[in-house]
Amino acid sequence: MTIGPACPALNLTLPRPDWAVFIKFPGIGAATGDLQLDYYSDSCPRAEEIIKEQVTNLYHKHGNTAVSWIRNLFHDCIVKSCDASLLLETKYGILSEQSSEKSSGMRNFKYIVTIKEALESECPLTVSCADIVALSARDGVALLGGPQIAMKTGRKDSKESHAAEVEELIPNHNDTMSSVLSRFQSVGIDTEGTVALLGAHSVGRTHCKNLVARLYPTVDPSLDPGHAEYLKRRCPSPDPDPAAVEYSRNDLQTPMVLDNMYHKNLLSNKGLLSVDQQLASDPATLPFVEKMASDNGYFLEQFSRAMVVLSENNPITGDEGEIRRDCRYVNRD
Ligand code: HEM
Ligand SMILES: [Ca+2]
Ligand SMILES: [Ca+2]
Repeated sequence: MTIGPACPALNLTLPRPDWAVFIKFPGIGAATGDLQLDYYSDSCPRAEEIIKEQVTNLYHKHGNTAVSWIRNLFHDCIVKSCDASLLLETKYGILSEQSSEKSSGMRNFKYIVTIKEALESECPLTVSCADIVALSARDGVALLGGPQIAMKTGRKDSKESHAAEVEELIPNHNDTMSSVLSRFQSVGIDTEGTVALLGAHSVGRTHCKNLVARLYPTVDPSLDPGHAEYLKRRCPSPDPDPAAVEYSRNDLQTPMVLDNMYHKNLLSNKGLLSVDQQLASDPATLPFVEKMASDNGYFLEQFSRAMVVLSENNPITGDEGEIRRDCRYVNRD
Protein backbone atom coordinates (compact mmCIF):
# COMPACT_ATOMS: atom_id res chain seq x y z
CA MET A 1 0.00 0.00 0.00
CA THR A 2 1.21 3.51 -0.70
CA ILE A 3 0.17 6.94 0.46
CA GLY A 4 0.53 8.73 -2.84
CA PRO A 5 3.13 11.32 -3.73
CA ALA A 6 4.72 12.65 -0.51
CA CYS A 7 6.20 15.41 -2.60
CA PRO A 8 4.29 15.81 -5.84
CA ALA A 9 7.12 17.76 -7.49
CA LEU A 10 9.53 14.86 -7.06
CA ASN A 11 6.81 12.28 -7.44
CA LEU A 12 8.01 10.40 -4.38
CA THR A 13 5.73 7.75 -3.01
CA LEU A 14 6.18 6.46 0.51
CA PRO A 15 5.12 3.04 1.70
CA ARG A 16 2.25 3.25 4.16
CA PRO A 17 2.88 1.42 7.42
CA ASP A 18 0.10 -1.03 8.23
CA TRP A 19 -0.80 0.80 11.43
CA ALA A 20 -1.68 3.94 9.47
CA VAL A 21 -4.81 2.19 8.33
CA PHE A 22 -6.09 1.96 11.88
CA ILE A 23 -4.83 5.10 13.56
CA LYS A 24 -6.50 8.37 12.83
CA PHE A 25 -4.48 11.57 12.98
CA PRO A 26 -7.00 14.36 13.62
CA GLY A 27 -6.85 17.05 11.00
CA ILE A 28 -4.09 15.63 8.86
CA GLY A 29 -5.96 12.78 7.20
CA ALA A 30 -6.14 14.46 3.82
CA ALA A 31 -2.56 15.66 3.95
CA THR A 32 -1.42 12.05 3.81
CA GLY A 33 -3.08 11.76 0.45
CA ASP A 34 -5.65 9.36 1.81
CA LEU A 35 -9.38 9.16 2.17
CA GLN A 36 -10.76 7.81 5.40
CA LEU A 37 -13.98 6.60 6.93
CA ASP A 38 -15.84 9.37 8.75
CA TYR A 39 -13.28 12.02 7.82
CA TYR A 40 -15.53 14.76 9.24
CA SER A 41 -15.96 13.16 12.66
CA ASP A 42 -14.14 16.03 14.37
CA SER A 43 -14.65 18.93 11.97
CA CYS A 44 -18.34 18.39 11.24
CA PRO A 45 -19.63 15.37 13.13
CA ARG A 46 -23.12 15.53 11.61
CA ALA A 47 -21.90 15.92 8.00
CA GLU A 48 -22.94 12.47 6.81
CA GLU A 49 -26.24 12.71 8.67
CA ILE A 50 -27.02 16.12 7.15
CA ILE A 51 -26.38 14.80 3.65
CA LYS A 52 -28.55 11.78 4.30
CA GLU A 53 -31.38 13.95 5.67
CA GLN A 54 -31.25 16.22 2.64
CA VAL A 55 -31.03 13.37 0.15
CA THR A 56 -33.97 11.69 1.86
CA ASN A 57 -36.10 14.87 1.89
CA LEU A 58 -35.34 15.50 -1.76
CA TYR A 59 -36.17 11.91 -2.65
CA HIS A 60 -39.60 12.28 -1.02
CA LYS A 61 -40.25 15.46 -3.02
CA HIS A 62 -38.61 14.46 -6.32
CA GLY A 63 -37.85 10.73 -6.42
CA ASN A 64 -35.63 11.06 -9.46
CA THR A 65 -33.06 13.13 -7.52
CA ALA A 66 -31.80 9.85 -6.04
CA VAL A 67 -31.31 8.54 -9.58
CA SER A 68 -29.39 11.67 -10.56
CA TRP A 69 -26.92 11.36 -7.69
CA ILE A 70 -25.90 7.92 -8.95
CA ARG A 71 -25.25 9.16 -12.46
CA ASN A 72 -23.38 12.18 -11.04
CA LEU A 73 -20.88 9.89 -9.32
CA PHE A 74 -20.11 8.16 -12.60
CA HIS A 75 -19.78 11.36 -14.62
CA ASP A 76 -17.65 13.08 -12.00
CA CYS A 77 -15.33 10.25 -11.00
CA ILE A 78 -14.65 8.83 -14.48
CA VAL A 79 -13.56 12.29 -15.62
CA LYS A 80 -10.08 12.38 -14.06
CA SER A 81 -11.07 12.38 -10.40
CA CYS A 82 -13.92 12.45 -7.91
CA ASP A 83 -13.36 16.16 -7.51
CA ALA A 84 -16.78 17.70 -8.20
CA SER A 85 -15.45 19.06 -11.50
CA LEU A 86 -18.84 18.04 -12.90
CA LEU A 87 -20.66 20.53 -10.69
CA LEU A 88 -18.89 23.66 -11.98
CA GLU A 89 -21.14 25.84 -14.10
CA THR A 90 -20.18 27.91 -17.11
CA LYS A 91 -19.25 31.26 -15.56
CA TYR A 92 -16.16 33.23 -14.54
CA GLY A 93 -14.12 31.84 -17.44
CA ILE A 94 -15.04 28.19 -16.77
CA LEU A 95 -16.69 25.93 -19.33
CA SER A 96 -18.97 23.45 -17.58
CA GLU A 97 -18.65 19.69 -18.13
CA GLN A 98 -22.44 19.75 -18.02
CA SER A 99 -22.48 21.43 -21.43
CA SER A 100 -20.95 18.37 -23.07
CA GLU A 101 -23.15 16.17 -25.21
CA LYS A 102 -22.15 13.28 -22.90
CA SER A 103 -23.95 15.00 -20.02
CA SER A 104 -27.21 15.28 -21.88
CA GLY A 105 -30.24 14.34 -19.83
CA MET A 106 -28.48 15.04 -16.54
CA ARG A 107 -30.80 16.79 -14.14
CA ASN A 108 -31.37 18.01 -10.59
CA PHE A 109 -28.08 19.86 -10.21
CA LYS A 110 -30.00 22.69 -8.56
CA TYR A 111 -30.73 20.48 -5.57
CA ILE A 112 -27.02 20.05 -4.85
CA VAL A 113 -27.26 23.69 -3.77
CA THR A 114 -29.88 22.65 -1.19
CA ILE A 115 -27.60 19.95 0.23
CA LYS A 116 -24.58 22.25 0.32
CA GLU A 117 -26.53 25.05 2.02
CA ALA A 118 -27.58 22.70 4.82
CA LEU A 119 -23.93 21.78 5.36
CA GLU A 120 -22.68 25.36 5.16
CA SER A 121 -25.14 26.52 7.78
CA GLU A 122 -23.82 23.97 10.26
CA CYS A 123 -20.14 23.76 9.25
CA PRO A 124 -19.01 26.58 6.94
CA LEU A 125 -16.33 25.76 4.38
CA THR A 126 -15.76 22.27 5.77
CA VAL A 127 -17.44 19.61 3.66
CA SER A 128 -16.33 19.29 0.05
CA CYS A 129 -18.64 19.14 -2.93
CA ALA A 130 -16.75 16.05 -4.04
CA ASP A 131 -17.78 14.30 -0.82
CA ILE A 132 -21.35 15.47 -1.43
CA VAL A 133 -21.18 13.79 -4.86
CA ALA A 134 -19.93 10.55 -3.26
CA LEU A 135 -22.24 10.46 -0.24
CA SER A 136 -25.36 11.57 -2.09
CA ALA A 137 -24.80 8.73 -4.57
CA ARG A 138 -24.32 6.31 -1.68
CA ASP A 139 -27.53 7.51 0.01
CA GLY A 140 -29.43 7.58 -3.30
CA VAL A 141 -28.52 3.93 -3.88
CA ALA A 142 -29.86 2.95 -0.44
CA LEU A 143 -33.12 4.88 -0.94
CA LEU A 144 -33.68 3.08 -4.23
CA GLY A 145 -33.52 -0.29 -2.51
CA GLY A 146 -29.84 -0.86 -3.18
CA PRO A 147 -27.14 -1.74 -0.67
CA GLN A 148 -25.84 0.38 2.21
CA ILE A 149 -22.30 1.24 1.12
CA ALA A 150 -19.48 2.32 3.44
CA MET A 151 -17.66 5.16 1.71
CA LYS A 152 -14.58 7.06 2.73
CA THR A 153 -14.46 10.86 2.70
CA GLY A 154 -11.84 13.60 2.62
CA ARG A 155 -11.92 14.48 -1.09
CA LYS A 156 -11.14 18.06 -2.07
CA ASP A 157 -12.80 20.01 -4.88
CA SER A 158 -11.03 20.80 -8.11
CA LYS A 159 -10.23 24.37 -9.03
CA GLU A 160 -11.00 23.70 -12.67
CA SER A 161 -13.41 22.01 -15.02
CA HIS A 162 -12.17 19.19 -17.26
CA ALA A 163 -14.72 19.93 -19.98
CA ALA A 164 -12.16 19.38 -22.72
CA GLU A 165 -11.63 15.77 -21.61
CA VAL A 166 -15.23 14.70 -21.09
CA GLU A 167 -15.71 13.59 -24.68
CA GLU A 168 -12.74 11.24 -24.50
CA LEU A 169 -13.21 9.93 -20.94
CA ILE A 170 -16.93 9.09 -20.80
CA PRO A 171 -17.90 6.16 -23.00
CA ASN A 172 -20.55 6.50 -25.68
CA HIS A 173 -23.84 4.60 -25.66
CA ASN A 174 -22.77 2.73 -28.78
CA ASP A 175 -19.09 2.09 -28.02
CA THR A 176 -17.74 -1.42 -28.37
CA MET A 177 -17.72 -3.56 -25.25
CA SER A 178 -13.95 -3.94 -25.37
CA SER A 179 -13.44 -0.17 -25.31
CA VAL A 180 -15.94 0.20 -22.46
CA LEU A 181 -14.20 -2.54 -20.47
CA SER A 182 -10.79 -1.02 -20.98
CA ARG A 183 -12.06 2.42 -19.96
CA PHE A 184 -13.40 1.00 -16.67
CA GLN A 185 -10.26 -1.08 -16.23
CA SER A 186 -8.19 2.09 -16.42
CA VAL A 187 -9.88 3.36 -13.26
CA GLY A 188 -9.45 0.01 -11.50
CA ILE A 189 -12.88 -1.50 -12.20
CA ASP A 190 -12.75 -5.09 -13.45
CA THR A 191 -15.16 -6.78 -15.86
CA GLU A 192 -17.41 -8.09 -13.09
CA GLY A 193 -17.52 -4.62 -11.52
CA THR A 194 -18.40 -3.04 -14.87
CA VAL A 195 -21.28 -5.48 -15.42
CA ALA A 196 -22.54 -4.59 -11.94
CA LEU A 197 -22.13 -0.81 -12.31
CA LEU A 198 -24.05 -0.66 -15.56
CA GLY A 199 -26.85 -2.11 -13.43
CA ALA A 200 -27.39 1.55 -12.44
CA HIS A 201 -29.47 1.53 -15.63
CA SER A 202 -32.00 -0.44 -13.60
CA VAL A 203 -33.37 3.00 -12.68
CA GLY A 204 -33.92 6.24 -14.59
CA ARG A 205 -34.59 7.01 -18.21
CA THR A 206 -33.04 7.29 -21.66
CA HIS A 207 -33.94 9.92 -24.23
CA CYS A 208 -34.95 8.86 -27.71
CA LYS A 209 -31.89 10.25 -29.44
CA ASN A 210 -29.84 7.50 -27.74
CA LEU A 211 -32.27 4.82 -28.90
CA VAL A 212 -33.40 5.63 -32.41
CA ALA A 213 -30.36 4.11 -34.12
CA ARG A 214 -31.56 0.74 -32.73
CA LEU A 215 -35.10 1.28 -34.06
CA TYR A 216 -34.79 2.98 -37.47
CA PRO A 217 -34.61 2.33 -40.36
CA THR A 218 -34.65 -1.31 -39.21
CA VAL A 219 -34.85 -2.78 -35.75
CA ASP A 220 -31.55 -3.97 -34.26
CA PRO A 221 -31.77 -7.80 -34.34
CA SER A 222 -30.48 -7.95 -30.76
CA LEU A 223 -33.60 -6.07 -29.58
CA ASP A 224 -36.73 -8.02 -28.63
CA PRO A 225 -39.36 -7.24 -31.34
CA GLY A 226 -42.15 -6.60 -28.83
CA HIS A 227 -39.96 -4.25 -26.87
CA ALA A 228 -38.93 -2.53 -30.10
CA GLU A 229 -42.62 -1.85 -30.82
CA TYR A 230 -43.00 -0.32 -27.38
CA LEU A 231 -39.90 1.83 -27.86
CA LYS A 232 -41.12 2.98 -31.27
CA ARG A 233 -44.30 4.20 -29.62
CA ARG A 234 -42.19 6.12 -27.12
CA CYS A 235 -39.90 7.38 -29.89
CA PRO A 236 -42.08 7.73 -32.99
CA SER A 237 -39.56 9.62 -35.10
CA PRO A 238 -36.10 8.55 -36.27
CA ASP A 239 -35.05 12.14 -35.76
CA PRO A 240 -36.40 13.14 -32.34
CA ASP A 241 -37.23 16.74 -31.71
CA PRO A 242 -34.86 17.79 -28.90
CA ALA A 243 -37.53 20.13 -27.53
CA ALA A 244 -40.09 17.32 -27.20
CA VAL A 245 -38.36 15.52 -24.26
CA GLU A 246 -39.12 12.05 -25.52
CA TYR A 247 -37.72 9.19 -23.51
CA SER A 248 -38.31 5.70 -22.21
CA ARG A 249 -37.78 4.38 -18.73
CA ASN A 250 -34.74 2.13 -18.56
CA ASP A 251 -36.54 -0.64 -16.70
CA LEU A 252 -40.30 -0.90 -17.10
CA GLN A 253 -40.86 -3.41 -14.28
CA THR A 254 -39.00 -1.78 -11.39
CA PRO A 255 -38.06 1.69 -12.69
CA MET A 256 -37.29 3.14 -9.26
CA VAL A 257 -35.59 0.14 -7.69
CA LEU A 258 -31.90 -0.54 -8.04
CA ASP A 259 -32.12 -4.28 -8.62
CA ASN A 260 -31.10 -7.03 -11.01
CA MET A 261 -34.13 -6.48 -13.26
CA TYR A 262 -31.66 -4.74 -15.58
CA HIS A 263 -29.67 -7.97 -15.99
CA LYS A 264 -32.84 -10.04 -16.39
CA ASN A 265 -33.97 -7.65 -19.11
CA LEU A 266 -30.64 -8.00 -20.92
CA LEU A 267 -31.15 -11.77 -21.07
CA SER A 268 -34.53 -11.22 -22.73
CA ASN A 269 -33.07 -8.72 -25.20
CA LYS A 270 -34.65 -5.70 -23.56
CA GLY A 271 -31.52 -3.66 -22.98
CA LEU A 272 -31.99 -0.04 -24.02
CA LEU A 273 -28.59 1.23 -25.03
CA SER A 274 -26.31 -0.63 -27.37
CA VAL A 275 -23.69 -0.92 -24.56
CA ASP A 276 -26.31 -2.40 -22.27
CA GLN A 277 -27.33 -5.12 -24.70
CA GLN A 278 -23.74 -5.93 -25.64
CA LEU A 279 -23.16 -7.09 -22.04
CA ALA A 280 -25.36 -10.06 -22.85
CA SER A 281 -23.62 -10.97 -26.10
CA ASP A 282 -19.95 -10.50 -25.24
CA PRO A 283 -18.47 -13.76 -23.90
CA ALA A 284 -16.39 -11.77 -21.39
CA THR A 285 -19.46 -10.27 -19.72
CA LEU A 286 -22.33 -12.73 -20.35
CA PRO A 287 -21.44 -15.11 -17.47
CA PHE A 288 -21.59 -12.20 -15.02
CA VAL A 289 -24.89 -10.98 -16.48
CA GLU A 290 -26.33 -14.48 -16.00
CA LYS A 291 -25.06 -14.73 -12.45
CA MET A 292 -26.38 -11.27 -11.51
CA ALA A 293 -29.73 -11.94 -13.18
CA SER A 294 -30.21 -15.02 -11.05
CA ASP A 295 -28.92 -13.61 -7.78
CA ASN A 296 -29.84 -10.08 -6.68
CA GLY A 297 -27.66 -10.36 -3.56
CA TYR A 298 -24.62 -11.08 -5.69
CA PHE A 299 -25.44 -8.14 -7.98
CA LEU A 300 -25.76 -5.76 -5.01
CA GLU A 301 -22.51 -6.99 -3.50
CA GLN A 302 -20.60 -6.43 -6.75
CA PHE A 303 -22.35 -3.10 -7.29
CA SER A 304 -21.21 -1.90 -3.82
CA ARG A 305 -17.66 -3.00 -4.43
CA ALA A 306 -17.45 -1.25 -7.80
CA MET A 307 -19.11 1.94 -6.51
CA VAL A 308 -16.42 2.18 -3.83
CA VAL A 309 -13.64 1.81 -6.42
CA LEU A 310 -15.30 4.39 -8.67
CA SER A 311 -15.77 6.80 -5.76
CA GLU A 312 -12.09 6.58 -4.87
CA ASN A 313 -10.75 7.28 -8.33
CA ASN A 314 -7.82 9.63 -8.08
CA PRO A 315 -9.17 11.95 -5.36
CA ILE A 316 -7.62 15.32 -4.72
CA THR A 317 -6.51 15.60 -1.12
CA GLY A 318 -4.44 18.10 0.83
CA ASP A 319 -3.72 21.54 -0.63
CA GLU A 320 -4.11 20.64 -4.28
CA GLY A 321 -7.82 21.32 -4.14
CA GLU A 322 -10.18 23.39 -2.04
CA ILE A 323 -13.51 23.19 -0.23
CA ARG A 324 -15.86 25.13 -2.48
CA ARG A 325 -18.28 27.44 -0.75
CA ASP A 326 -20.77 27.03 -3.58
CA CYS A 327 -20.45 23.80 -5.57
CA ARG A 328 -21.19 25.63 -8.80
CA TYR A 329 -18.14 27.91 -8.68
CA VAL A 330 -14.50 27.83 -7.73
CA ASN A 331 -13.89 30.00 -4.63
CA ARG A 332 -13.09 33.53 -5.74
CA ASP A 333 -11.32 34.97 -2.70
C1 HEM B 1 -20.48 2.54 -20.71
C2 HEM B 1 -20.90 3.22 -19.70
C3 HEM B 1 -22.14 4.07 -19.72
C4 HEM B 1 -22.75 4.72 -20.76
C5 HEM B 1 -22.34 4.75 -22.21
C6 HEM B 1 -23.92 5.37 -20.20
C7 HEM B 1 -24.81 6.12 -20.93
C8 HEM B 1 -26.01 6.60 -20.45
C9 HEM B 1 -27.01 7.25 -21.24
C10 HEM B 1 -26.89 7.55 -22.74
C11 HEM B 1 -28.05 7.53 -20.43
C12 HEM B 1 -29.37 8.19 -20.82
C13 HEM B 1 -29.31 9.67 -20.64
C14 HEM B 1 -30.57 10.32 -21.12
O1 HEM B 1 -30.88 10.14 -22.32
O2 HEM B 1 -31.23 11.02 -20.34
C15 HEM B 1 -27.70 7.07 -19.11
C16 HEM B 1 -28.51 7.20 -18.01
C17 HEM B 1 -28.11 6.87 -16.73
N1 HEM B 1 -26.88 6.38 -16.37
FE1 HEM B 1 -25.47 5.71 -17.61
N2 HEM B 1 -23.99 5.11 -18.85
C18 HEM B 1 -22.92 4.33 -18.52
C19 HEM B 1 -22.59 3.88 -17.26
C20 HEM B 1 -23.22 4.29 -16.12
C21 HEM B 1 -22.74 4.05 -14.78
C22 HEM B 1 -21.45 3.31 -14.45
C23 HEM B 1 -23.64 4.62 -13.94
C24 HEM B 1 -23.60 4.70 -12.43
C25 HEM B 1 -22.97 3.88 -11.64
C26 HEM B 1 -24.70 5.19 -14.73
C27 HEM B 1 -25.83 5.78 -14.24
C28 HEM B 1 -26.88 6.22 -15.01
C29 HEM B 1 -28.17 6.61 -14.47
C30 HEM B 1 -28.59 6.54 -13.00
C31 HEM B 1 -28.95 7.02 -15.55
C32 HEM B 1 -30.39 7.54 -15.51
C33 HEM B 1 -30.35 9.04 -15.38
C34 HEM B 1 -31.69 9.73 -15.24
O3 HEM B 1 -32.73 9.10 -15.36
O4 HEM B 1 -31.68 10.96 -15.02
N3 HEM B 1 -24.41 4.98 -16.05
N4 HEM B 1 -26.45 6.52 -19.15
CA1 LIG C 1 -14.22 14.88 -12.01
CA1 LIG D 1 -35.01 -1.72 -11.54
